[in-house]
Order: sequence, then C-alpha cells, then structure tokens
Amino acid sequence: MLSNTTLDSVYNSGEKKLRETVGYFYSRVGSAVNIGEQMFLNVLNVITNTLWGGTVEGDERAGLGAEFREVVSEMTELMGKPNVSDFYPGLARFDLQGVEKQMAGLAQRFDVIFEKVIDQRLRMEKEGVKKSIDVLTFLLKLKDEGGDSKTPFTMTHVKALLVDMVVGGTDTSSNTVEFALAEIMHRPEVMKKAQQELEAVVGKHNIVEESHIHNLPYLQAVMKETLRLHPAPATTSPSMPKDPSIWVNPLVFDPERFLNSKWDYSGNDFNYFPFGSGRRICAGIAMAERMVMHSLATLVHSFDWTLPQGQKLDLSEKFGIVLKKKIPSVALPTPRLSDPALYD
Ligand code: HEM
Repeated sequence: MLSNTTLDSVYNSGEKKLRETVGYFYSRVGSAVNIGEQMFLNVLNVITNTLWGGTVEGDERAGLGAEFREVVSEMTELMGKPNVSDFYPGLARFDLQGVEKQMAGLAQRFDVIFEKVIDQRLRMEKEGVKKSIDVLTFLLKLKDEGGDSKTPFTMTHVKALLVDMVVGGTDTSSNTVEFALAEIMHRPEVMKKAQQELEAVVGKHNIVEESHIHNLPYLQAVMKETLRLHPAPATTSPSMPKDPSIWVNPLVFDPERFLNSKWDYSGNDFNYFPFGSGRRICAGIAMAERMVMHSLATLVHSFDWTLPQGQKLDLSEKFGIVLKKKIPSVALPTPRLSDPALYD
C-alpha cells in the first residue's frame, strides 16, 4: 500500500511545513534549536497528511495534529518503559506500574481521533464531495471489499493499520534525521561533502525539492550509514552494526562505505537490514526514505550546524522501543544560502 507507485498519488511531502521549520530555524539564528523536536513535528505532519490529508483540512487538521502529537509521544514513551509484568508474567494481572491502564487510555484517545476522521470521510462520500486521494481512501475501499473468507477486513483493521503507520513511522524517521545531523556535526568533512553535492544538484540560489533526493548519492549513503550505527527499532539485531568481521572500522561514521555498495534496504542481506526482513519488513520504507532524505537535505543545504559553545556532542542512545538520542540534539544554525527570501 505504501509502495512508491501508490505514494506517488497519496504522498503529501508537507513542503509548506518544512519551509516553516526552515523559517523558524532562520529566526533563531544565534540561539540553539532542538532539532529532534522540530523533525518530529515535521514527520508527523507528512504522515498524517498522507494518511488522511484529503479528508481533514485547515484549522481542524491543525487541531487534530496537536492532539495526535501528544498521544503518539506518550505512546512511544510508554512502549519503551521497562515493565515489571514483562519480567514476572505472574504479576502481569496486577499491572503494578499501571502501564496497561495508561496504554488503554491512549488507545481510546486514538480511537476517538480515528472515529472523527472516518466519520467525516463517510459524510463527504455521502454528500458526493470530491477530495484528493489519501491512504484512508485505499483502506476504506479494502474494508468495503471485506477481505476474504480467511482474513476479513473490518473497520477495526482500518484503525489498527492507521495506528501502526503513525506509531511505526514518526519516531523512527525523525530520530534518523536527528542522529544523521548529530553524526554530521561530529565530522565536518562529511558535512562539507554533503553540502558540495547539494550545491551541485540543487544550487545555492534554490531550495531542495523532493525530486532532488534521487540525485544525491552521498546523502543517501549518509542515511544508510546512520541507520547502520543507529538502527531505529531496538528489535533489529544489535550485533549487526558493529561487527568488525563485516565492517571495516565499525564504530566510525563513514558514509563512503555505502557508495557503490551492495547494501540496500531490501532485507535480503542479514548483515544490513535496518528496515527488517521477510514478512515483517517495514511497510513504510519508500516513505521513510522520502521523508528522511528531504528533511536532511533541506537542513544541510540551508544551514551550517555547530554545537553551542562549551557543549560536547553526545551520540549515545537511550534504549526504548525506538533508539533515541539520550541527550536531544541542540545546535546552532547558521544560514548559508545567498538570498534571505529562500528562508521565507
Ligand atoms: C527510518 C525510518 C524507519 C525505520 C528505520 C523503520 C524500521 C522498521 C523495522 C525494522 C520494522 C520491522 C519490525 C519487526 O521486525 O517487527 C518496521 C515495521 C513497520 N514499519 Fe517501519 N521503519 C521506519 C519508518 C516507517 C514509516 C515511515 C512507516 C509508515 C508510515 C512505517 C511503518 C511500519 C509498519 C506498518 C511496520 C509493521 C510491518 C508489519 O509488521 O507488517 N515505518 N519498521
């Protein structure tokens, strides 16, 4: 459903929001900005636009987005929390830390949001209002077809898939951008090479567009190397990224190792499978690639990034269901494009 072909008709790159973020960073020149927080908002915007952007618009979309953000953040935080019940299943029925109760509350809030969106879509259909196609269009069509005798497809499945995509797609993608930028700040020569490539492909008098990302092999290699060293879900084999029998200098962030290499995201090679493998492979690879590359290219093209004075870079990870940076990246943006209008 989220293949490149389908994405071409439903993907909403959230260009406007990304430009707003660039404008926000520009307005904060000289002060530190929280990159992870801004990227989370961006990615969530792209995902919700793509899922149901054709259904909810304007102020209503902004309101729903804010509610969504809160629930997704709380849910991912809770999913990463150590739970006594997992270590002592006998105690699970007591739900000693109240994790199960909190999760049920969050799931209920998700349900209310989805009910609202779906109701609105059904109303629009009844009234014959034509809207652009989004993922929800496809899901409702599948539901109307009802699945098959072995696997029925109901409204519960529609909601479950929406939750899966939002929860599986936001933190993973925004953390990848955050880690990539942190690694790049750590290695100025990588930042320079990435910027040179962007200057050649995009130019300094222009802004990055989604169509540029296929012509940025070095930045693609940066994304791959980031996912090697910081594989998003903690379910991915922890030995994969750092095994010296597979990787030369495994602890060094070196995008060059992925230039003209055989490694891709297909999951066919058990030494590199950042999106999983086989039947459980990530459903959103194409979308993740578009979002991460577009955001990262925009950030590196528009600004030089440095650490606030006296601060040391911290690349350590916080263990949760998704690997996060232990200390969020806070950095100083310095504009590098010639025309201030490019930051509007
Ligand atoms: C850099 C970003 C991302 C990374 C590294 C990533 C990684 C993964 C991995 C490793 C899995 C398999 C987990 C397992 O083995 O159980 C997975 C599953 C999944 N991902 Fe992603 N993901 C990313 C972004 C996205 C996006 C953008 C979406 C959709 C909008 C998405 C949707 C899903 C879904 C629905 C599954 C469950 C697939 C299934 O069990 O059938 N992911 N992801």
